[in-house]
Amino acid sequence: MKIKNICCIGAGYVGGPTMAVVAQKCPNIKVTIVDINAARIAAWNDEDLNKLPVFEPGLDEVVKEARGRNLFFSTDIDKAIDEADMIFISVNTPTKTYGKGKGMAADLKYIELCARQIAQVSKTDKIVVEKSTLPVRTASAIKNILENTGNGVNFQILSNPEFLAEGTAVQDLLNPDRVLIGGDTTEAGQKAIQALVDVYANWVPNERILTTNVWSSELSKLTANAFLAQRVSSINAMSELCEKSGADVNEVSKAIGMDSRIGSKFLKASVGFGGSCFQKDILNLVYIAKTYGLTKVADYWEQVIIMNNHQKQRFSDKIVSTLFNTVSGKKITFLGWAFKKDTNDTRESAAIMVADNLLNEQAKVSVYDPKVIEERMYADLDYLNTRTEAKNRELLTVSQDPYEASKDSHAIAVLTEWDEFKTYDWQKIYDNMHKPAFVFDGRGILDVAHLRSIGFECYTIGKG
Ligand SMILES: NC(=O)C1=CN([C@@H]2O[C@H](COP(=O)(O)OP(=O)(O)OC[C@H]3O[C@@H](n4cnc5c(N)ncnc54)[C@H](O)[C@@H]3O)[C@@H](O)[C@H]2O)C=CC1
Ligand SMILES: O=C(O)[C@H]1O[C@H](OP(=O)(O)OP(=O)(O)OC[C@H]2O[C@@H](n3ccc(=O)[nH]c3=O)[C@H](O)[C@@H]2O)[C@H](O)[C@@H](O)[C@@H]1O
Repeated sequence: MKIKNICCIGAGYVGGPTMAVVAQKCPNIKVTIVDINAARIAAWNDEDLNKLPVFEPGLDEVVKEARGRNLFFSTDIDKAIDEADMIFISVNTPTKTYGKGKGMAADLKYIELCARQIAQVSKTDKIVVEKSTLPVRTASAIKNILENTGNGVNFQILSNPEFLAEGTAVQDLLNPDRVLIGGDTTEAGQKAIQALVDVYANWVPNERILTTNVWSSELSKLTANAFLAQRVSSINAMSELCEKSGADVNEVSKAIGMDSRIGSKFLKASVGFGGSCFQKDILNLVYIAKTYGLTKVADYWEQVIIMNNHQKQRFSDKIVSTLFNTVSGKKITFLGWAFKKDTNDTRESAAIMVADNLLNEQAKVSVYDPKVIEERMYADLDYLNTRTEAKNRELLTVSQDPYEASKDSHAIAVLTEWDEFKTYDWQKIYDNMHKPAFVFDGRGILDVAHLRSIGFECYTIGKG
């Protein structure tokens, strides 16, 4: 079966870039990305490519090439479903905030709505692809809905989790370590798998396209994120020990990373991992383990989150204790709000918790981030419900310029590893600050020797 028409439900950080690359690499397939969020779709259709709702290096070029040719963004979900022979579900699957599994389980209401809409609209056979990250065995729930509410149409369900990382999404999509496709072991299931393999084979070498059963595919996605996050928590745990013992976490990372069994990636100590997925997916894994009665397995993975929260907390504690145990009324400048560099995404960013802690101590926080807009920062803080919205706006200010943001402040805290922070005129920043002037480098990116020579007092995560 040759796929001619793809619909993707969900025009977010995954659906947008992923399908833009599919469209770029498969000019003979019509790709339509749909979303209920009309503003988001309008932004994807904006003539001005700087206004795309997702900032990713290189994405504007991909969209420019394919949009209007075989890539379309629309709010007409029914039409796109009706016309498609393959439908990707790429909607959000956040942690549940209510009811059973609150704070742990994945909220599957958006997934279910998609399944019901597909069932209702479809008049011809479809392959439905889970692109969202889902708990293991979700495919059976989707199948159940499709088969019991549909009009006698045949559906095949595949799992095709996405492994892109934000900030490098386009590169990751163009050159993936692997593409994972899980499907039924039946003949029809195998045909569906092959149809999706053929789509990717337009640009991904065959040996990197891995096919498995559905459950292995679903669980592999959660496992991959759990392992990656575990590495960050492991090195962050060591960073605290380094600070106490006089070791340097960068030297430790290098020393262990040269062991080919360990490998060098994902060993950068930080103020704590953020992003929409690591925490949510591990909590989901913990919840799944608990529902199977596997409490030791659940406890093991939960430690990764506990360590991460500790790392964020101890960073803000360090700021307070260093500033003579009080930050009340003091201006503290944040460089960075995004959860990592090269993205405008702030979901679960360490900056949010660190800011919240400092505001609780009555600090005045001033933030500069090259890509995150002011409204987003306030929305992140308001969501915590720690204080009134008016108070958040009074205590936290946002600046478009790093020098203005740091003027008259007592301390600078680096929360995101944006490259431009390394290129600043740090003498100028120092001259305009209160003394002693402190720098807290939560990302280990600044040249501490240079900063000290200017007169800064410096703290870097993981350095004794
Ligand atoms: N953000 C990332 O880097 C990665 C995310 N994932 C997974 O991909 C999934 C999507 O994540 P993001 O793209 O980051 O989320 P997102 O929140 O950026 O985008 C999801 C979109 O789905 C839309 N949507 C929700 N329900 C809908 C419905 N019934 N009909 C039409 N549109 C609907 C929302 O309006 C939103 O625009 C999640 O399961 C996530 O775990 C997987 C790999 C990487
Ligand atoms: O499922 C997902 O959403 C995605 O989650 C992560 O991607 P992402 O969260 O976009 O970004 P990462 O590069 O993994 O960084 C996550 C967080 O860990 C932090 N990190 C990462 C690596 C490291 O060595 N140290 C460290 O603190 C980053 O600063 C960031 O806050 C995974 O890397 C992707 O494979 C996966 O598809």
